[in-house]
Amino acid sequence: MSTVSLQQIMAARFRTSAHADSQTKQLMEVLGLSTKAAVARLAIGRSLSLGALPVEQVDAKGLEIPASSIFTQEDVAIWVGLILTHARVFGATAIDGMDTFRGFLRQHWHRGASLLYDDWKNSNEDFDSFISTLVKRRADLPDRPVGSGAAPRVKVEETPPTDQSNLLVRALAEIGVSAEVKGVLHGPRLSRYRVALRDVNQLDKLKRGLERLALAMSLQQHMPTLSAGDEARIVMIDVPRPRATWKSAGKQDLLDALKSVSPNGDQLVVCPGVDVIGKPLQFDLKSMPHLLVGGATGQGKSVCVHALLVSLIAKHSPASLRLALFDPKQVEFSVYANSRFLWQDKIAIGVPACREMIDDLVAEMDDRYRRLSELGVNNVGEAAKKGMHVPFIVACIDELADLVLQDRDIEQKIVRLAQLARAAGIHLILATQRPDAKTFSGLLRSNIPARIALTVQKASESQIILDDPGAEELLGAGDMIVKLSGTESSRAHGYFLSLADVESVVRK
Ligand SMILES: Nc1ncnc2c1ncn2[C@@H]1O[C@H](COP(=O)(O)OP(=O)(O)OP(=O)(O)O)[C@@H](O)[C@H]1O
Repeated sequence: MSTVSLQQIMAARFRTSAHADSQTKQLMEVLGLSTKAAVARLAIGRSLSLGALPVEQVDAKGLEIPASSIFTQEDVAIWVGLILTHARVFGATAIDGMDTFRGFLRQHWHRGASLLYDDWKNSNEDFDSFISTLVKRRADLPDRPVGSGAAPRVKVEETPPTDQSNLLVRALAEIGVSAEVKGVLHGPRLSRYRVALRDVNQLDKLKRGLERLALAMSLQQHMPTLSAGDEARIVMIDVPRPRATWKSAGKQDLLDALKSVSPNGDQLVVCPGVDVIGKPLQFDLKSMPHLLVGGATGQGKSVCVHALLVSLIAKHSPASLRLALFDPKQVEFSVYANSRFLWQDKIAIGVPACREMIDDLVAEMDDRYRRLSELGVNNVGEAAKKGMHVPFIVACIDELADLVLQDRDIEQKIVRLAQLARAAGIHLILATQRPDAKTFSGLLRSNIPARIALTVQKASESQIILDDPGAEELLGAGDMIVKLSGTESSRAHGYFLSLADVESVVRK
């Protein structure tokens, strides 16, 4: 840190992530604080009391605030000392300049805001109990001696889920539905109650009353969902639980889910997550044949895309699969740099490079079509029987909007790929954080039948992604609705992969 002085830090401005920015604003209101900086100090302090920062990408899309409102001349040296010491004890990289300092501060703010927000939720949004949680918490100070071994993982305390059957029955009675709970199954984020209705004629009342049911159960803005049961008069009610009780499926769960899939097969099996009761969800991208992943910023789209790509890499070799990665925002795919799976051995970074790679992909498709017709076959599967072996190409575009809004010509080429590329063994995964008719036009929509929606802000955005509302009521953090052609849509929770997890599979 020798190259940066306290004066430079005080003259700088800092940003947190978009996600932490919105949590900071909410915490400001809750705590009656007048500046974001006051929450930032609490959040950074909260994070500094814990061990290693998670290896995750934290964007810098929050609003910028000056250092002079976070720190004062009197305490800046203490804060900087704490941040440097934390980085020295737990950081994988050293703080060697202003950029890395900014990165560490951003990550502490991001993690701390999220933990404070969880504290608020776990205090049932009650001001007094929230404050007493903050006051009473014993700092979980790092117990690792300076300079020893690998960074410890942050211990996430999981609260076991509680059975809310009695509350549910009372809440049902309040909306005029008389019922009995026959069983409960706690999934990763929701608890599934098997409920017997005394009178089937009350089903419509229950369907109409879900919002009031949420209110009666104090679920805040999160809605329970209803599905058909396995017997007469039985319905399933999935009730969202507080975040402290969630269990995330991770890399090992993803790899376990893929165990039944044969390697280098004639399939492109991808696993986005687990369903409401924790069962792995998987599908063959080859038969979809293209997929859109949409959701508001910070809701888990990138993590989801990584899970899809990791699924593919785990079951293929570079001889059977190549990834054409398009990164117009220049941030998302660096972990795949130098991977043997890259199509053309590079990632297309920035709009001009993406434009060029789209052209190359269209040329590759046309070339494959020419070779198919020479062999007198219709697709690469049949061609393989006649000795023409080509790898699948999965083209993944990180931010569709950044490409199509820049250049309508690119959109036409993507549409052409979506219409024709399947037979040539080329499949698309398109991601967008701006689900609207301008970026995901009717023509493109009709050719991208598989959809994954992460949390969005408005029902109209859910409608664009899924052709249905619902994604506006998801829980964030990788919560998703998966809609595949010809099947009912299903709720799932994404695998939570760190960049280190992704890297360990990519480097195989
Ligand atoms: N499956 C998951 N389980 C738990 N938390 C998750 C999961 N997926 C994402 N998150 C949380 O949400 C944060 C944002 O995820 P991610 O970076 O994938 O969002 P994004 O939608 O791609 O954001 P952006 O559009 O800004 O790039 C992560 O840092 C993590 O804290």
